[in-house]
Amino acid sequence: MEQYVIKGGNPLNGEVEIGGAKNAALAILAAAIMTDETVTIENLPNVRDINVLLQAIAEIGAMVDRIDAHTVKINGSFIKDVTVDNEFIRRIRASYYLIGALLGKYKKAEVALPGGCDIGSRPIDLHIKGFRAMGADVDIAHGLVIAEAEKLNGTHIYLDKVSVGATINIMMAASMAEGKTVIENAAKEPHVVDVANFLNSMGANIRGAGTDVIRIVGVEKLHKTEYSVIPDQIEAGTFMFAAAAAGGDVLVKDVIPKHLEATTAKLVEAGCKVEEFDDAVRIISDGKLHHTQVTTLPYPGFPTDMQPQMAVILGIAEGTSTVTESIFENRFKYVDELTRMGANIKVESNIAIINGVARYTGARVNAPDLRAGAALVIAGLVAEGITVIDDIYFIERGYEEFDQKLRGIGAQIEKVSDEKEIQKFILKVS
Ligand SMILES: CC(=O)N[C@H]1[C@@H](OP(=O)(O)OP(=O)(O)OC[C@H]2O[C@@H](n3ccc(=O)[nH]c3=O)[C@H](O)[C@@H]2O)O[C@H](CO)[C@@H](O)[C@@H]1O
Ligand SMILES: C=C(OP(=O)(O)O)C(=O)O
Repeated sequence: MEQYVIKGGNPLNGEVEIGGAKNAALAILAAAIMTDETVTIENLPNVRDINVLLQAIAEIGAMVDRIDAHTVKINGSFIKDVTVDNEFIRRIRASYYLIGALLGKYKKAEVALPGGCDIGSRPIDLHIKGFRAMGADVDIAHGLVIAEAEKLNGTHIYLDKVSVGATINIMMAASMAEGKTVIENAAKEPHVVDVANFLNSMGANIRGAGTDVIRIVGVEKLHKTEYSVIPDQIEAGTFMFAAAAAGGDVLVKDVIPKHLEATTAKLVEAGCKVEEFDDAVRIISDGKLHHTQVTTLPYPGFPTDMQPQMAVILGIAEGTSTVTESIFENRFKYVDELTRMGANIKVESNIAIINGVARYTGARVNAPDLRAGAALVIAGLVAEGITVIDDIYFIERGYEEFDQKLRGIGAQIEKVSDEKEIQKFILKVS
């Protein structure tokens, strides 16, 4: 098992390049199997979830040709099996996109119930409601979602809750249904738009992605395309928050600043300076942060995937802040770990009440999930002394070369795999 070991206290300065969005790329990879022609996808993040999904796609027979770390060619014409199940696929969330993709193309899918971060109960009832409304029989048995239809019909679907996964999944299946599907109360996240753009580049007919109402006219066939995934707004936001907490001056490159507006707004409220360029944002912080209030909401609101990182910076801001989590009921699991580092946070229902402390102190902590793990890294970067973070495989689900990118802007962080290496790092930095 690997750990990150961090010596806190260095300001962050310099430039960091952001990769492709994990949550867009996962859906795009699944959608790529919907044509029998070869699809080329660029700007893939080289992270664990992507590799798990690519392996599952290869296992059902598709050609998966990894051109380099960030480019893949996929050809779905060789698929001979619509059953997707292995021990790794069960642990990721985005496996559910293979239901929409296979059902749309082959009218049949048997896919392991999805996993993902343990941040709440995470049902997929809205996905199932959508597939059923299109005429599919959907059953859950032996840990698999089994969906089948003689044909899929366009339909009108109202999502009771704004769901990124259900919006994208229904959009995929509807792309190859007969007739027109309307999704109301659709999610508007940038990755919903990116997946719609990708499907349209394969010949789908999707209008309205990025608004509350998406209209899809099904087509018989999709064709080859070459597509580049949008930048990862959550990776970008994480580096912005790291710079805010540690202090310094960091240019976060290869981003779409519009996607970062909610994050930027909160950083400015907390006392940082943020400059926007065409495809970069510069964050300047003296490390002296103010209290504020944050509520997570669907896009364009403040992203739930940035909530733990936000709480970490408010933990060392002057005064009392509140963070309200309105999407997932169990996304404060990092609070106990942060408390070990000196934070003063009380969680009441879905609200964290944060009394800012003067400093964090290094400790040995566990990454409870992906974003919480990244948030604990930020805490380690500003803490006095040494922080060791266990279970970093969660972090590696979604951040490519996190330690290397942080070192590039001045952090003292290393990935280690045993106690000896931890001691070696401590000797080196003391
Ligand atoms: C792989 C991926 O892209 N994961 C992202 C995706 O997760 P995911 O697709 O799981 O999140 P959703 O947007 O679907 O979930 C939003 C809310 O709707 C609820 N819900 C969802 C579906 C459903 O059928 N029934 C239901 O009740 C969920 O429990 C949650 O309370 O969007 C989340 C919200 O931006 C992000 O935190 C995750 O990083
Ligand atoms: C929660 C996340 O991922 P997943 O939905 O795959 O668990 C995330 O990306 O922050």
